[in-house]
Amino acid sequence: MVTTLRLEDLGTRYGRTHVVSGVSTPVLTGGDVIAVIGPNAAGKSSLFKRVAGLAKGGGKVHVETANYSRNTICYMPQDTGSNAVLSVYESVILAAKQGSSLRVQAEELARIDDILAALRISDLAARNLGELSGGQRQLVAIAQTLVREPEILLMDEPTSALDLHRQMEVLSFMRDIAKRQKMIVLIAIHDLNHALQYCDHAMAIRNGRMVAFGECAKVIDRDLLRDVYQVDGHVEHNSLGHPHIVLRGPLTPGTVAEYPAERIAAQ
Ligand SMILES: Nc1ncnc2c1ncn2[C@@H]1O[C@H](COP(=O)(O)OP(=O)(O)OP(=O)(O)O)[C@@H](O)[C@H]1O
Repeated sequence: MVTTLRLEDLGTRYGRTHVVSGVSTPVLTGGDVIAVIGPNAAGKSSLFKRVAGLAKGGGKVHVETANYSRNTICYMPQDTGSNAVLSVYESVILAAKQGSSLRVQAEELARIDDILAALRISDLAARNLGELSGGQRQLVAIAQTLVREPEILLMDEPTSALDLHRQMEVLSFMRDIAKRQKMIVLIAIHDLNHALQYCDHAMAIRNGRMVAFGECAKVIDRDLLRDVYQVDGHVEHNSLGHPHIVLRGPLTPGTVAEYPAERIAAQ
């Protein structure tokens, strides 16, 4: 059975301030990679926390899966705190064993080795977490999330600390693994060109509301750049035939029209 996810009228708040409201999606299916885009403070992380059950709020998260467990939905936070006392390998084993017996099977070690190798961080296995660079820590956090074998993975800016080569490598790896393991992967991401290149769908959030959902190339356009990101730009096809954003500059805040209501209604 292929896992599905559907959000219905989802919301969350901090105190009395609603930071996410009325987010509803079509049915998302295993294998789908969805870019969750929008400006700073739009509500992307808060939405992820609500979906993962880490924040309370209205609405429903509908999940269909053959085997619901505590690892069905995994959230990889933006700031991955690290326990400096552990080695990389120990921290990944602990992540894999979350909520289950601490006895480690040979096949689990093999799986951990495979994931470290795929992320090209096997050489870090014996190093202490406290002595890693920011990018290395981010790669370890990705490994810690993947060893739990989630069916629905919510990744909060997973490539923000990585160099260009690593960003592309990780996004391409996530895309492959989503397709192979029929995992639903939602990635909060600020690089819209990477969203266009690696994601199937895009969900645009502004002021806590979903203002667009659809194929990346349909959602990420001049209107979205202007009304959601407040920048002047458009999408061209580059020499490789891929859609690519060309930016002229930021627009003056307050001069921008609302994102067209008919587009929101059409989602
Ligand atoms: N723990 C908290 N207590 C109170 N307000 C919070 C808390 N966490 C987030 N917020 C507020 O909720 C709103 C949405 O924040 P959120 O982190 O979800 O945005 P985001 O889209 O992920 O932003 P960014 O792209 O900057 O990471 C912001 O106004 C933020 O200040």
